[in-house]
Amino acid sequence: MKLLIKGAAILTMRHDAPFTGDILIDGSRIADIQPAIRDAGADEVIHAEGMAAMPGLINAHQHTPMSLLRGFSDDLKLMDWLEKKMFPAEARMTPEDIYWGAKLAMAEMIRSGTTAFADMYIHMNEIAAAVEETGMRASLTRGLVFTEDDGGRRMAEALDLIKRWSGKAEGRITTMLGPHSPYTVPPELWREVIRLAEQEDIPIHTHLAETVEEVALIRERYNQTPTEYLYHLGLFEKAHVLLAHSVHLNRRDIGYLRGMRGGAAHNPVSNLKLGCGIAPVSEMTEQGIAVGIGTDGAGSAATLDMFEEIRAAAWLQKLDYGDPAKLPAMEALRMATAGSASVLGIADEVGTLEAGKKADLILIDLRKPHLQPVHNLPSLLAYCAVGADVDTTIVNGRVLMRGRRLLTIDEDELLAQVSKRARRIVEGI
Ligand SMILES: N[C@@H](CCSC[C@H]1O[C@@H](n2cnc3c(=O)[nH]cnc32)[C@H](O)[C@@H]1O)C(=O)O
Ligand SMILES: [Zn+2]
Repeated sequence: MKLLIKGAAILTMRHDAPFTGDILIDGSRIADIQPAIRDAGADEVIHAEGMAAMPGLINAHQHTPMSLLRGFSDDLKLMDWLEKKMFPAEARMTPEDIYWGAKLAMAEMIRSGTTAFADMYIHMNEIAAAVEETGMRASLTRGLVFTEDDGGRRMAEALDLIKRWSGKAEGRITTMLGPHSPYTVPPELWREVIRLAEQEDIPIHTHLAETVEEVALIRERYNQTPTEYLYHLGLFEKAHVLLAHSVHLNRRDIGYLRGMRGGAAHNPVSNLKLGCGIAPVSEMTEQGIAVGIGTDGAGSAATLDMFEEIRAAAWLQKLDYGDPAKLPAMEALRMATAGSASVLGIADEVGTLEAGKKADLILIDLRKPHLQPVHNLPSLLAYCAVGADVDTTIVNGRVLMRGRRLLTIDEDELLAQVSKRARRIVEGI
């Protein structure tokens, strides 16, 4: 199957300058990108004049089924929100709830131009099945909270996910191990997970230094910063690591991360909304540490719109430094694409538009008052566009949304399932 996209304003993210041209997709990969591709023998042509083409956005940190908990308990401190609201609600979720919650998140992501995401949650078989059906790309992790002895059940589920789903769904699914955080996993279990990750070469997805309360707690328990603590456990030396949040890192902490495989997933809207702080993303990138962008679950963030997240990331750095030159448009867009791809460990395959890479890309309709005139395409995409401007979403060469119509998800059925289930889950909490 050959698909030809014609006449788009293309931002490859490999080069800074956009150009008008064509993209030829052959099967799951980009076959060619040129100002004009002639006689490609395409089975299908998308006329994209007036649209921008860019790599699909990659949401580097998510808890997809938490979309069922959107708006249920806002304006609380993180620890209260987690322990009093989220954990009890999660304990009530059935595998079917998880499936529909994950699908709700995927519908929203496809609609707002996200093509891949990193997910940490429970009942991962159901999430994997939803990924297989919706056609998205995902890095899946069974979150491991070890606050009680569960006889090894969580760990067994984590390993089962990896064995069963790694490389599946035409290679769209990858997996990681998910020790939840420095404060929910005791040191002996951290050591066990790190040993396993090193032995089997499995990446690790965790939360790091999200709040000042976490920093105080780890100081009290281990007399270290959260980053120092994980560093001394050998984490950054022994595994590829995805570090969600990474807000409270001092200069020494950043030094511990230098040379790490993986990187940080910046979640600016969630950090703003929970009042957590501003992650030192400019300092991390200056030290050569990869930084991607994520939304976190819709329970703590509000939406899964990565365009809002890109904007928030840029604005926070400018505000933090009192300098509008910090995190310019192109760098913010790169963070949400190639940066996230590095953090997920899939940068060889996605994150830029290049011949030979997987065809994960989006078309954004620029023929709108808030996206005209086109003086500077990166500026428009980083500072003016919203998810609803995405016209077409393509993953692995397959069109998942065209003309804002979802092609792999029955939205009527989805919304009916969601409202019924969401009400039951939160009743009385
Ligand atoms: N509680 C589960 C395992 C954890 S899955 C991942 C967890 O991350 C939680 N989570 C979501 N957002 C955040 C955040 O911003 N910081 C810390 N944890 C979060 C989420 O509520 C979920 O419980 C069990 O009993 O096995
Ligand atoms: Zn999270």
